[in-house]
Amino acid sequence: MKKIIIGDHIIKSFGEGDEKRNVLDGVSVEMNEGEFVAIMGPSGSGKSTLMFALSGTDGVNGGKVVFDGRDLSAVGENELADIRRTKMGFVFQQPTMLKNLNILDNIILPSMRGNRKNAAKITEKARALMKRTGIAELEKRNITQVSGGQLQRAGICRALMSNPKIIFGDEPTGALNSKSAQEIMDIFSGINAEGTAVMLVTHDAKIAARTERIMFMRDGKIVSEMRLQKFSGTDIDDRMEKVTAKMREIGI
Ligand SMILES: Nc1ncnc2c1ncn2[C@@H]1O[C@H](COP(=O)(O)OP(=O)(O)OP(=O)(O)O)[C@@H](O)[C@H]1O
Repeated sequence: MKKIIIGDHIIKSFGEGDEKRNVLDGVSVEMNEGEFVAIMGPSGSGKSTLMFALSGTDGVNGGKVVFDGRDLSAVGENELADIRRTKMGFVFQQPTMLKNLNILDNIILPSMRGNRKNAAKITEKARALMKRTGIAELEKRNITQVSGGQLQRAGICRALMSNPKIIFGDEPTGALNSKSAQEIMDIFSGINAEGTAVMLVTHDAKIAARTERIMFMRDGKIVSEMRLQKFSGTDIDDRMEKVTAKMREIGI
């Protein structure tokens, strides 16, 4: 199976002198193309920092990250920006969107930069994604006129516009109620079933239980890992129980 990400003994430190601390302390992680993984761990264990390192959002102080066959520390700034724009999609807890643009325009904005001649195609693609994520009728709404779950769907549409090889989600369901969160996970499951890799940072065992591999972090290290069968859509309670049992076992 081809690897989309290889993180090799990654070190990331913050602070200077006596204050210097390795927030990622020699983390090695691999992810296959099309895989669906979650990263769990206590607050401050380094989950977001790891995701930022693996996505080239932040540089590392030691070790290396190979993304889709390219060593991210060896590519120039422009190429890194290109890789991130064309091969990666990002979804955060709260999508950052412009208040003066409607939902559709927010979704298409990043794709339109330097690409206005393809405006019709870009808009058509955005509409198809909005339909697929259940927000087709909201295109003219302002971002303050939709629910948190609807806004997150728009964020996912925006992340999917470039047909990325991977979606990175940092607590993408963290601001949603349980029902909306599971609906967002239905969307991620659908995206993943079509071959896009998905990596999520989450505190929520019910979210992680829908992935196929969970990495558990503590103090800047991956301390354990568990694999699950592909989610069939029915056995969420059993899966969640397995995840929480594992968390108890490793003391997270
Ligand atoms: N830019 C920064 N400068 C200094 N310290 C930082 C910086 N970013 C993160 N840290 C520290 O690194 C540690 C790991 O942070 P990170 O955000 O990766 O944790 P996390 O596991 O994602 O936590 P949470 O679940 O609370 O989001 C924390 O102690 C945090 O304070």
